[in-house]
Amino acid sequence: MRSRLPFSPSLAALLALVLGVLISALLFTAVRRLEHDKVDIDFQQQAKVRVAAIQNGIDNSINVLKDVNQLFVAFGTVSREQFQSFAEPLLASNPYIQALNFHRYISAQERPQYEAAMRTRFPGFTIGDISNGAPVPAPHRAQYRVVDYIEPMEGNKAALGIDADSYPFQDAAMQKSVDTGEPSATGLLRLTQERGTQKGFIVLMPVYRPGMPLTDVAARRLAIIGDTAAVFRGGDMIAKSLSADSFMLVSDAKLALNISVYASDDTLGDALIFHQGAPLQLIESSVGLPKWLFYNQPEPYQHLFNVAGQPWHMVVSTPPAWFMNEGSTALWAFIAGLLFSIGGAAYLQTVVDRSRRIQLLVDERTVQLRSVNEDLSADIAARKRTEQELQLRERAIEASANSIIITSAVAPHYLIEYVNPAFERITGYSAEEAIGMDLCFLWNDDADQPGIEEIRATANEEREGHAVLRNYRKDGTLFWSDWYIAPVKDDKGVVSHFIVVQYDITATKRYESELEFQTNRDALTGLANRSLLRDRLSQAVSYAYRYGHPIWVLFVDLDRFKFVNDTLGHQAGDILLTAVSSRLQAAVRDTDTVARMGGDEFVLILPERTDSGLSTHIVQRIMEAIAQPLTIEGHEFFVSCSIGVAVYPADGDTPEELIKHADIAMYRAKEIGRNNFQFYTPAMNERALERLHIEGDLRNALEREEFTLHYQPQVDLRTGEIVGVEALIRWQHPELGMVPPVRFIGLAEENGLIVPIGAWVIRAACLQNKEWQMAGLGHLRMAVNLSARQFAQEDLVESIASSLRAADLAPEYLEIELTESLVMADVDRAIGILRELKALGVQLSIDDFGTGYSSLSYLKRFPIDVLKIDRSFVNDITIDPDDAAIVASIVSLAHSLRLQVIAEGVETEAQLNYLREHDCDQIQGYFFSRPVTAAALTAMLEEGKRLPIEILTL
Ligand SMILES: Nc1nc2c(ncn2[C@@H]2O[C@@H]3COP(=O)(O)O[C@H]4[C@@H](O)[C@H](n5cnc6c(=O)[nH]c(N)nc65)O[C@@H]4COP(=O)(O)O[C@H]3[C@H]2O)c(=O)[nH]1
Repeated sequence: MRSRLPFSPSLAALLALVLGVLISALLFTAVRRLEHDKVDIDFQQQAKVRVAAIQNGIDNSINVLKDVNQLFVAFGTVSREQFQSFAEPLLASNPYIQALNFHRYISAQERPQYEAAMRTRFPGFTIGDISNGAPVPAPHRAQYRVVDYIEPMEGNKAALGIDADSYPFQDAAMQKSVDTGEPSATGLLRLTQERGTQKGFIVLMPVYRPGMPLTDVAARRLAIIGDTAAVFRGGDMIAKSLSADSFMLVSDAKLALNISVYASDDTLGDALIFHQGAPLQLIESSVGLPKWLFYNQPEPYQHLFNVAGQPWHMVVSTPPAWFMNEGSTALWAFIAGLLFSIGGAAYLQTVVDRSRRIQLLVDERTVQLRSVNEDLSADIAARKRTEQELQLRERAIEASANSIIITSAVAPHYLIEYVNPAFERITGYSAEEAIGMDLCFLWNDDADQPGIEEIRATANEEREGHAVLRNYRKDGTLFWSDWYIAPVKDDKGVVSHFIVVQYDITATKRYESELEFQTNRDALTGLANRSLLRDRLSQAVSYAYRYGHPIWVLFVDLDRFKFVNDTLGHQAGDILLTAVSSRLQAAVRDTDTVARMGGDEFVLILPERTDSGLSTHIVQRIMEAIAQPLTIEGHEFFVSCSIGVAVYPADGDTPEELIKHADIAMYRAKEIGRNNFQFYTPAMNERALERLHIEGDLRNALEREEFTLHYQPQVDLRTGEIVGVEALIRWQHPELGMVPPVRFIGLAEENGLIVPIGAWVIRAACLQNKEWQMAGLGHLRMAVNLSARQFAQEDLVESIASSLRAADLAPEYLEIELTESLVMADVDRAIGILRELKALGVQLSIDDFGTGYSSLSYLKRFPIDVLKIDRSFVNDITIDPDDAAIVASIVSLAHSLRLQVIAEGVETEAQLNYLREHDCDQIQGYFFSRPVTAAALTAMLEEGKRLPIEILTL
């Protein structure tokens, strides 16, 4: 809605109004000035007319006087009648003259005669004076200037016979006139004939005796006989002068003039001779405005003029008149200007209002336009955005790595209308080939997929759906894809199309199966891992429980696997494990489970068979399969295994329990000698528990000083004497009694306690050896076992050196025994440590030598002194020709390397003999002595125990 403007005067209108008022005022002023100037000019003109009239009257009068005087000059003697007849017409034409006189000088002598003569005409005549304005007989004086003739007589008769000199001013005027010969006026005086209040004056002109010279003042004074005079009643004379001019009368009608005439050069009241009109009234200007603005009053006209030698002053003024009296032109001009200004301002206001309204309208329209423009811009931007979004979506669809299909929503075929480049890339079908096809073409003949039903249902029900499908490329190869199908609605909400996004999940499927494999399978052998084993065993237990069948769980651990692994490296170990796995699988049925627990441990689940029951033959067969010779990197190995068997339900009814019990049984099998099997018995469990118990106590054993050392002598086969001892640790357990090292060394290795325990052994062995030396029992070589953990110890050399220092034992009496597998694990590092030890001065020996044949080649690199042939070889040298050959070749090789050879575990004389025959240097074993306490060995040394000489000489 258009807003209505509130009235607010515009600046332009206000300015116009103010300007208009100012111009009107100026106009008024100008007109007033003109009016006033006109009045002034009129006034001046009229004033001048009056001055001229008065001047004219006076001039005329003086001329009349001069004419009368000329009469006397011309005739010399003028009779009264002549005078009368001459004056009469003159007076008629100059009414402003009161009288024309002839004054005659009469001496005192002539007076009586004169008076007498005059009385003839004028009875009672006497020369008189004016006293207090009234005639009185003149006193005697030498000369009289008597008013002799006077015309007209009427009205003036009172002055006849008066001595003119008795009038004031007469003397001076007369004297001046006599001296100059010119008319001379008196000052104002009261005329004798005056009956009113008017003042009069007299103009005198001398009459000289005819014929007398008048060349200078003296001559003139001598020639004087009288004078002619014109008598004026001042007011009448001026009034008549003024009224004689007709023009003046016309002008009078316009202006009221105040006329004052002064017989003086100033304007004193005494000199006022004539006044007409109101007294002079000058108005003051008000509020700083000039008075002429509102009043017509020209400045009074002043005129100074000369009347027969007397200065006269005339002032003409006019009373102030309100300007409207003269006319309203200025006012009308002002009003017209004002009206014009108001009109102009109003017009301007209207124009301004209009332009404001227009501006307002323009602003409103601009705002509307802007808003429309913004809407339009927003609309365009939105369209552009939509367009860009559409383009983006199109490009996104085109660029999508996933296959996208758009099909028609028309059943039953839902023909393809669009496929993106990814579809072409993935399927091998071009867009031209795919468009117009039924979606089914991607499934080939593989229509028996649950996902296809879901896709069909999705399309029929026009809803979103998802399915995993097997698809086939143009070349027939399979690929898996995840289908997401969604209906696309048109503007009316009707489903017009379907969009199908296919995620190629072939790789994911592959990963899944790989993951599944990794999760459940052993990476090396492909056998079931622990987790799958547990599942399978659970299933087997459930099944067995349901049908009342037993299950055998076999825990298989390879003997000497560590040796292979450590000597030949992990790769060889892996080959061995893979081979064993295959053999295990081959040894059982497909339905049986073979799992790898890690390392060289395997678990087999053997459910009862339907055709035949479970028997130890199966276990035997497994062991035989494993025991088959195996060639790795050109070396033939004989691998054996130890097997523990747990039976469901007798030995447990959970997978964990069964595996644990099989494991315990396997330990037992190992304990009683490798390469056999044991069935689990509850007693085994107790032993296992005992191991746990031992492990707990082992932590405190060192502190509690429960360890002790036993010493087994080493005997020289040439001399039969004890040349060294091997320190073997024993644990005096407070409850279990003497615990052999096989029961705790392994545990100490596992938990790291072997390091402080080993250090204690070295220290104690050194001290003991020193003690024997000090006791004079010979300088024996003290052999000490070093575990793998100790060997890995950073400060091993320093630790041994400190033990030697502590015992003050020469280093050559200490022998460090290292196992073959220990030094072979990292040959280079081992060589470094061995060299350091060698530098220390201790003896070095390789224990258990022979369990890894291939290590022979390294021997020459090791700075060792002694080789100890493993008991297992010695054990069978008399019955196994292979072992005998091995031992013989070890001795030979060692000697070729300048090493001494000690055979361990010599129990029989036959063994001894064989060794002696094959140049073995020393033996150690039960044949000569079991490991014994320090005291026992001391006694042995003291008594000089040795091999019987006959044995040595046989
Ligand atoms: N059947 C039979 N056995 C014989 C015969 N002669 C000696 N033996 C036994 O063979 C073992 C020799 O020690 P080993 O091979 O180093 O084998 C040792 C060694 O590896 C380890 N061991 C013992 N004491 C220590 C020790 O202080 N430190 C470390 N690291 N290991 C030790 O424990 C293993 C077993 O020690 P022991 O039970 O004392 O068993 C000893 C000894 O009693 C024999 O004629 N017949």
